[in-house]
Amino acid sequence: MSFKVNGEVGACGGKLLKLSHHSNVVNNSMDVNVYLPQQYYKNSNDKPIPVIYFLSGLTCSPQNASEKAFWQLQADKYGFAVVYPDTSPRGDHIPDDPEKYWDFGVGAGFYVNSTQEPWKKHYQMYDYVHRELPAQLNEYFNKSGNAKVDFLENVSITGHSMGGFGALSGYLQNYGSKKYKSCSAFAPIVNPSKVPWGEKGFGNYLGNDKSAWAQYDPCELVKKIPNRGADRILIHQGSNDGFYKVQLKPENLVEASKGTSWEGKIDVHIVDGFDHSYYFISTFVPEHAAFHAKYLGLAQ
Ligand SMILES: N[C@@H](CCC(=O)N[C@@H](CSC=O)C(=O)NCC(=O)O)C(=O)O
Repeated sequence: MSFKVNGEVGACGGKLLKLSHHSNVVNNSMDVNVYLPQQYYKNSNDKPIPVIYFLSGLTCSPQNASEKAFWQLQADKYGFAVVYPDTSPRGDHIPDDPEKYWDFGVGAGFYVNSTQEPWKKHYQMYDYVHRELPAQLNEYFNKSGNAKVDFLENVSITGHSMGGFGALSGYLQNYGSKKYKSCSAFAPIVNPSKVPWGEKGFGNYLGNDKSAWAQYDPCELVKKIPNRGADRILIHQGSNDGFYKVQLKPENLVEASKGTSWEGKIDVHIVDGFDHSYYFISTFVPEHAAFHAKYLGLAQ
């Protein structure tokens, strides 16, 4: 599998690579950005560099978070790489929201595998971000056989809004196989089955059978998947976020966890005065980086 390098930008002590590649699961070319920290270029690591996957929100391309979340400083501090996947396939041939609204279709793949026409040929974003992309990155970057970046095993996941949903859902669905060491989220959609963005996305991509929705909904997943004992999930939510009360509802996840092995292990911080933007995300990225660094063996 091969990646095309469309750009290589010096950032902090490392480099942001702007890549594209062919995805077999979404049947399309996909853009993805990868930040390789200073440790990669200094060859100073005896172990492969761990990876944090950042899943972006509605309307985003890989550029939004690369430019505005400021993960790079943290990546250099601890020594992890950051992967920024796209939020959907793109192109004139990709079916889009008939209403041409930004909360569904192109830029809004919701990180699920669609089962419905006309979406299912291309909107297979669950398999793309959790399976195919890591495997292709691993093959491409480690082809010499001497693995320098660990895209497959020592990895964590986070995301914003729709991407926060994608991170929580992917983490919990893969919890049994220990795919991700840790999960955090910024203003995530935690209960997509019960909010307008999720109802529209899931209804179109997954159809009307709500049991298909439940397999992705973090509020359903926490009831089914037992916590191993000490794992915690970190969430920040701005109090001035216009989407907080209608679309995001982080309290629903805390409520759903009550009486389960996740009770008391989902830390939702409502932070005063912050909105839904990348000003909010970038403020709390250092806290999320420190959280993941512990799970990835990069900090005490
Ligand atoms: N373009 C829309 C606003 C859409 C929006 O706020 N998108 C958020 C994610 S929302 C949940 O998934 C986002 O991250 N936007 C990109 C950015 O760089 O801020 C509008 O016009 O209102």
